[in-house]
Amino acid sequence: MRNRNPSSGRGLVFSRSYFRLVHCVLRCEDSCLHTRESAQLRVFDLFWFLPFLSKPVAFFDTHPNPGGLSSMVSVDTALLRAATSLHLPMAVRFAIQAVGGIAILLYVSWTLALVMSSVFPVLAVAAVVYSMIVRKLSRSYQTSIAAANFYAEEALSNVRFFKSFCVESLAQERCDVSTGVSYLWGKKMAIAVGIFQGGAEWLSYMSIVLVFWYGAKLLKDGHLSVGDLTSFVLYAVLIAHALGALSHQAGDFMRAVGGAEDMMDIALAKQLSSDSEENGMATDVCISDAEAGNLLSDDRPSSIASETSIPPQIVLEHVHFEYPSRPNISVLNDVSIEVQKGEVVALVGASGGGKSTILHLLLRLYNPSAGRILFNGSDIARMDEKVIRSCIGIVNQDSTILSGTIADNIRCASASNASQHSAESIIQAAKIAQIHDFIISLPDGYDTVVGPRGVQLSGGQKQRIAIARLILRQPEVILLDEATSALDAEAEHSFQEAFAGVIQGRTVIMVAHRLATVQMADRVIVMDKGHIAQQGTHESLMADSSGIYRNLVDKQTIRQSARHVVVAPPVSTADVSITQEQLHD
Ligand SMILES: Nc1ncnc2c1ncn2[C@@H]1O[C@H](COP(=O)(O)OP(=O)(O)OP(=O)(O)O)[C@@H](O)[C@H]1O
Repeated sequence: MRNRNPSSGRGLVFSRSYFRLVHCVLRCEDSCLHTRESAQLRVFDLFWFLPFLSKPVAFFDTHPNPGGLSSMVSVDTALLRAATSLHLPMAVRFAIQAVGGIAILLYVSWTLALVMSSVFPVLAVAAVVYSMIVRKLSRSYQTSIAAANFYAEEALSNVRFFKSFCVESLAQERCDVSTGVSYLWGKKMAIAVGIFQGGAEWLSYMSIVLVFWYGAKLLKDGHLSVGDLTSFVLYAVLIAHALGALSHQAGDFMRAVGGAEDMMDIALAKQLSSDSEENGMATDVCISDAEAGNLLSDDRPSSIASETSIPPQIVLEHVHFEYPSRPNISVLNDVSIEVQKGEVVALVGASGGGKSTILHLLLRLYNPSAGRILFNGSDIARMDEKVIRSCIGIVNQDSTILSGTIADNIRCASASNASQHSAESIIQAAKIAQIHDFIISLPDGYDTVVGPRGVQLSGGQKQRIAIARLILRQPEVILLDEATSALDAEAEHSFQEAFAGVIQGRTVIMVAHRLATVQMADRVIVMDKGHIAQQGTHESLMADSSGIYRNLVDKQTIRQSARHVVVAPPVSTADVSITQEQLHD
């Protein structure tokens, strides 16, 4: 046992070095914090968000809480950022403080230091148990927060619906339930955190009590001087403080890691789940350069001319399909379709018959469970999905509109060269889509902000903007999913005349319920419960008096005529629409 002379000044020298070390760590941390955080922000945004975007559509279909994903990205990213930029450096700082302090204590009096350290194993075991518990609790807590955020977001973004039906209480109830669940998890976590951190601090300060007790004994026996005991107690207080703070930071770090575990699982998961690899397919482009050139023309004219590169022939060969979220329900059953280069094909039939699903498969949002889809003879399952998608333009049923201006929305579908589109080409596309007059009637014209999901536009205006977007993109393949369903009959008729020039020489597949749209097609395919019931030209299908198509048109014509007798003057057959209920009849 070492008996230190207080006048030797060794304790003082150690104190200075020790405090200098701590000071350096603190300064380094402060000066680096800003730069480090901004760098981490960028890394996090890229690292965490991109893996989500690269997930196949099936991932979102089958995720247990798809609505909570956006909340997960924002909340969990913030948690991880705090864990690595705040809690981890602080924990390292306090650990250095504690280790440095203990080293000095060992030098001053190793027996007293050992007595003081006797509480450390208990603290370590408690920390391990706590970290296991808090990780689980934090994961559940974050999941419940994501659900609560989702319901709040849903209520706020559908405020018109809840108000129209006077069911604000329903929105309130859903939010209350989800926030109630997160409150319960939060409470459990607060209790765990409180017990551990309170206990850890108590143990740390108990070690000082032990120092006083054993130090007094050593002093009395003459093994320790008053000076050494005094400096020992000072260090012991510092170490106790460092250990208490370390337990706080370690706890917060584990909580953050636990809370972000769901997101880390997704982000770090091997990209096996990407479209191609999921199906054991090559990600490289397996079509020849010539074929790729046909599919992806880089040298597209800058104006909206009708000239295009050669459109592909599209073949579906005995295609079977079930959605990943409902693997036991067959949606497409042995579907074989051949669409020639430049042909316009309409898909009609009852709701839920699988028409939109065919478009999803052509875009490779999903892969067929059996059968093949060929573009110019090449199996698209062996092609890079980006190559396929880049030659396709689609207008969906919901006419997706992003926040931003009208011009942004028209040019956004050509991400790689969006900035290259001249104002003239955007205006020309808008004119063909017959939305130009409306746009220039607005005070800000093409710079008009449309609000989230285009809430400041009518359904028809959204559809026309989506069509202008497609026109600007100039794809070789055009997919239309009830693209003009929100237009009135007269507007649709005049639009079709203008649009006829755009689809000229492109391969077009359109899902249509309106007869006016169907009549634009060279060929009509009638879908019924996931298989092809009939196909042919409008005239040939009408000639089959017992066929589904003739039946649909007859029923529609009779019903429409009956309606006209009562409410309106007759209109041409071209303006008659096949409604969902009629198709079901
Ligand atoms: N993501 C999905 N997950 C599971 N099932 C789906 C999904 N999307 C569609 N379905 C189901 O697949 C079937 C075919 O849907 P699809 O949208 O292709 O029909 P549709 O013929 O286009 O109908 P509509 O004319 O009403 O648009 C439907 O029974 C539908 O419920």
